[in-house]
Amino acid sequence: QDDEEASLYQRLGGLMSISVVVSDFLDALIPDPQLNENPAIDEARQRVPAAYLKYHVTAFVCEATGGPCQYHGRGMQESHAHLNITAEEWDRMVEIFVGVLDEHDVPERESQELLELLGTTRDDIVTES
Ligand code: HEM
Repeated sequence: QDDEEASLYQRLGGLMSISVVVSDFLDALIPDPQLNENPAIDEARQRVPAAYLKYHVTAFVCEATGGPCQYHGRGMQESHAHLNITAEEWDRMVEIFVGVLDEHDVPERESQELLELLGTTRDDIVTES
């Protein structure tokens, strides 16, 4: 229907695009030296398989953007509390995310909406000031 807005999920190109962007995002995030200065993050990234994180984050983004997936992982607070993530580490993560969106030529409007969505999880994830 012309008068029905396409969901963010649809405008991003669906699961095929989202899974690739998430995969590239985690490939850049996981080895990042600045984030791994935090010993709790470094411990977790060595213990938790990248494929597992890619699966869960893809399902999370798919559902949150209006796609057909159902996220069955743990809540954001529960899965990040032990990582002691600081505001600076959050900002570094956003910087990496924006870089990946740019690489994939995600349009301005869709990038903004994704960043807003990301922002809604910040209070649950950042625990150190
Ligand atoms: C600086 C920011 C972030 C860092 C360093 C980070 C790192 C991690 C790490 C290391 C884990 C595995 C934890 C463990 O099992 O011990 C994890 C889990 C997870 N993260 Fe993040 N994360 C960040 C932000 C985010 C954001 C913004 C989202 C989603 C919008 C997200 C989604 C997830 C999901 C879905 C899981 C899996 C939950 C589960 O195991 O059930 N993360 N993250």
